[in-house]
Amino acid sequence: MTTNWSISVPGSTANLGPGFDSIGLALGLYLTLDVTLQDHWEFEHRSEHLPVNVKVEDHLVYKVAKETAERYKATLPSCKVVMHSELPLARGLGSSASAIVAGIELTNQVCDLQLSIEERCKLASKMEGHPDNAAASVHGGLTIASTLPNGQLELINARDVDAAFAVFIPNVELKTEEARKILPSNYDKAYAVHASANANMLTASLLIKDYERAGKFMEHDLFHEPFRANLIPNYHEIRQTAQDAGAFGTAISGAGPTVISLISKDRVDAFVAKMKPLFPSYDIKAVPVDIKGVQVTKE
Ligand SMILES: Nc1ncnc2c1ncn2[C@@H]1O[C@H](COP(=O)(O)OP(=O)(O)OP(=O)(O)O)[C@@H](O)[C@H]1O
Ligand SMILES: N[C@@H](CCO)C(=O)O
Repeated sequence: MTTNWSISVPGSTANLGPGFDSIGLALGLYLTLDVTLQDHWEFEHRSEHLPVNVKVEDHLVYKVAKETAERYKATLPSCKVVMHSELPLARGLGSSASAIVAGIELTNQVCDLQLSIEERCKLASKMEGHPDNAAASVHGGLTIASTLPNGQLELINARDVDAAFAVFIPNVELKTEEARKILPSNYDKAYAVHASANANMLTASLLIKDYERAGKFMEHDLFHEPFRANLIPNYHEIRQTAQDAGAFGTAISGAGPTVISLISKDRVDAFVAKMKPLFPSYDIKAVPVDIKGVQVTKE
């Protein structure tokens, strides 16, 4: 019988500008969990990018695992969970969504629930509150999702993204909760129609791989970026400098404060080399698109 599982979950970027709470893209930066059955719960964090001094009962992975077991009327056995993360916390790279996806997968494996990918995605999106980061972490690639009035999550998953991305990660945190509080609760009709049209053009451009046009619409969000710009250090400077250096477009990654540029694959390394000395306090790197989503290996 299997008693060891290794769970790997990609981080993600959400929105890509106007795809607010709907578009996600899985990135090749990972949260990994090595799970072993034992007689009590224990979390061991082997990375600086994980919360410190968290009691088991307050640990997001444990809370999600327990809630998942309760939902499917399963008994969750005690586990030792060794965690590594390449996803800095509260930076807009989907750390909490990856932890939610990992917690669901942990229970799926140790309780042998055999949940379908659709069920895991729906549950993760519900727990996260929106289906952008969570859907990308489950499926990999580009995800475009929305919920029908009956609660059904509908999703389109495109894995053949033929462009590159570079992230500018600042050395400051921004809690998603804070970055959501600042948004208006209502939008004027004409404004909302324009915002929605921009999102449609972003989505269509991504799906037909017209990345130059996708980049233009990444920079024309009306749903959240105008209200969050002041929370993002060097927002305008990075966008302009990135554009001058050949990026198709630059947007806030999720709720920020990281920003992400879309650029052609053949230019991304030179782009990163050019940006590093201009924004020395940032961790700037090319990040591959993950196309596998959550993965499990058993021993
Ligand atoms: N890898 C993780 N393991 C355990 N808990 C996590 C992990 N990532 C995030 N959390 C918890 O989730 C909560 C929200 O985290 P955080 O602020 O990083 O997420 P977020 O605001 O959704 O941002 P982002 O999506 O940018 O990572 C915090 O309580 C944090 O401790
Ligand atoms: N779509 C979300 C992503 C962060 O969870 C937002 O922009 O607030």
